[in-house]
Amino acid sequence: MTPGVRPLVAGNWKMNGLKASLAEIEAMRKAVEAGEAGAAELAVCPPFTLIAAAAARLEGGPVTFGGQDCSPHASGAYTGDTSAVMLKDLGATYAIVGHSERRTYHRETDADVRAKAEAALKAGLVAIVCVGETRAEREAGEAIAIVSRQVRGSTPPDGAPDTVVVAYEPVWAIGTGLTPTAADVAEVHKAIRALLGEIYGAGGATVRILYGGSVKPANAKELLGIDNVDGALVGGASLKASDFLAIAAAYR
Ligand SMILES: O=C(CO)COP(=O)(O)O
Repeated sequence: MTPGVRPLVAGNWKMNGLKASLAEIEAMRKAVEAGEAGAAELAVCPPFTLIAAAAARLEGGPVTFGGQDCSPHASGAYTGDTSAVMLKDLGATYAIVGHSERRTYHRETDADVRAKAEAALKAGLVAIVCVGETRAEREAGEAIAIVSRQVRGSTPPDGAPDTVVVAYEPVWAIGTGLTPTAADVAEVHKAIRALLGEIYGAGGATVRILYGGSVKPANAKELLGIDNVDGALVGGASLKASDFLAIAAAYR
């Protein structure tokens, strides 16, 4: 936790969720409105097909939402892409950019991710910039170097503390049930904090740095209590309101 920073627990549904899943989003809103969710901000990032319907269910309430990616362009002939402007038009707060699944399966580079983050900011969204090392990189002792390169290369230099979130997601911890030790998380988050100070000056002290990778109700309290961990980016456990809320309860 970082003093003075409101934590963010964000759910990344990835390519999961059909219309019936909107009931989970309604349940999240109800629980937060009933004061059952604790102090953190809750955000949900459903697949693009559900965002408009999710927006209608979340309108005027305390649960925020976003997209899992955005185009670096505002509009135009980019078949299949979705722009940050379009997300903003639906009332979104966030765009996740540079998730490792996009870096891997869509070969997104740091420069691509930065262009998307800049488009998000320009549209008035907050960019959640994802970084994280692979297992081989960690075993080679390169985790800090890789994450530092990604933070330097992917964050928008014109960002401000409230328009950028960094999510540290070790690739080997995503969907595997494995998590780094608390000491390893603390080391990486401390390094990211120092870099954010270099990039954003004093404002870097209050940029939210999330941890992601196999966050579950059972490990949330330990992971979210680590210095410089200001919330979580949750995959699988964000699909069910009960699990997601149990994770957010770490901040009660
Ligand atoms: O990639 C993630 C969130 O963006 C983490 O996914 P899991 O929580 O399913 O490990």
